[in-house]
Amino acid sequence: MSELRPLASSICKIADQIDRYKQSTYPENQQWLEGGDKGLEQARQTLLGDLEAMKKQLQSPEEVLSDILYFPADLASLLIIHNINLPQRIPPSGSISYDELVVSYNTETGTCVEEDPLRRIIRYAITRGIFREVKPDRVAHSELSLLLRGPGLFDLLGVSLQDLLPAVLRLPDALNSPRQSIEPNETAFNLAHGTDLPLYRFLQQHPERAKRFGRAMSRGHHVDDQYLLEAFPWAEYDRPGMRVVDVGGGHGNAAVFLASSTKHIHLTVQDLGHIVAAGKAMLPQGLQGSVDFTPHNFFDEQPVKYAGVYLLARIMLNWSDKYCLKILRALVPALKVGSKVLIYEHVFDDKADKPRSHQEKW
Ligand SMILES: C[S@@+](CC[C@H](N)C(=O)[O-])C[C@H]1O[C@@H](n2cnc3c(N)ncnc32)[C@H](O)[C@@H]1O
Repeated sequence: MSELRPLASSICKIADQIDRYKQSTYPENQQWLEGGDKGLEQARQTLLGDLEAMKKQLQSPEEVLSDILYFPADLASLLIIHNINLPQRIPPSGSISYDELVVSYNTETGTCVEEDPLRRIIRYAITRGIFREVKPDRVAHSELSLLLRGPGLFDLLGVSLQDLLPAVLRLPDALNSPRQSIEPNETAFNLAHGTDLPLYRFLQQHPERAKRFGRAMSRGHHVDDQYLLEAFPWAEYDRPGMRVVDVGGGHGNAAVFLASSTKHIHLTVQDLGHIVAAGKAMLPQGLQGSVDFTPHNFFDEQPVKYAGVYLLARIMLNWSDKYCLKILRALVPALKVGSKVLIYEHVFDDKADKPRSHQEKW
């Protein structure tokens, strides 16, 4: 029996519900829905799940695999887009010809990139929704490419391509190494970047990369922070005098979000010195009274005693068990009865029995 029709009617029902919500709540030209109220978000996730299920029933196994296996083509066009900083070269509104693009790039960099391969690379990106061709020879921004024009997502692209991808390519070597090390300076990242320093110490030696990494992490996490808010009963802790320590809190992204979503909670963000300095400089006005920044190495004893909550958000993922234990042990002298240690991480189910939707994966 076909399972398409029940899926199709579920899709239509939810689509109607979302349309009604959009008409009543959203500005006319706003297409995206992410970040709406809880009911809408649930409907959106169900619809995305149904659409994935529908797609799976319609695609042949070969088609599914092709989608996955052609990733080098995506990667190639993203690499070029990043290398020549294409999003910045296209006006935010209006368009530019391929010819003008190439001339301005070559003049600025002293290179001799040719128009034809560049045009083909951009046209490939257009098939993925990045950029638009407005006339046969003129390119303009799409909704997606416009996002890459600002900081944050362009930084995330840079981190993915220049910091992480080289490490991913050396992962087989790291896995095949006879030493099978669990040390943070004997990883695929170290092989790829020719350094003996662990990732975060390496970044510390490369301040521009460290800043880019910080901006990329802040932008990449904004969706997750909503889950952080829902995953813990913050309301019960939202009382005068409540202190939350955000251990390894980066630029204070999660802390700023929590401080803006609660009334009384005071947050202390701890991280390496250069990171907290950057976070402090970025703290939005009006939150100075609720968020402070202190340098602290999380392998050293926790200096803030008897806080209500010690938050470890996306920290453990960087360390082997040996070091995760060290991080936890360093907290012990600071704990009082009732202190919570909140570990917030992306985790896989024990059972990977079926493909997951985006929300389920993260
Ligand atoms: C993946 S980021 C997570 C940042 C933040 N908690 C969040 O969720 O956005 C890991 C953080 O750990 C910090 N870190 C790495 N080693 C550290 C150490 N020894 N002591 C304190 N922070 C450290 C890094 O600087 C970085 O900000």
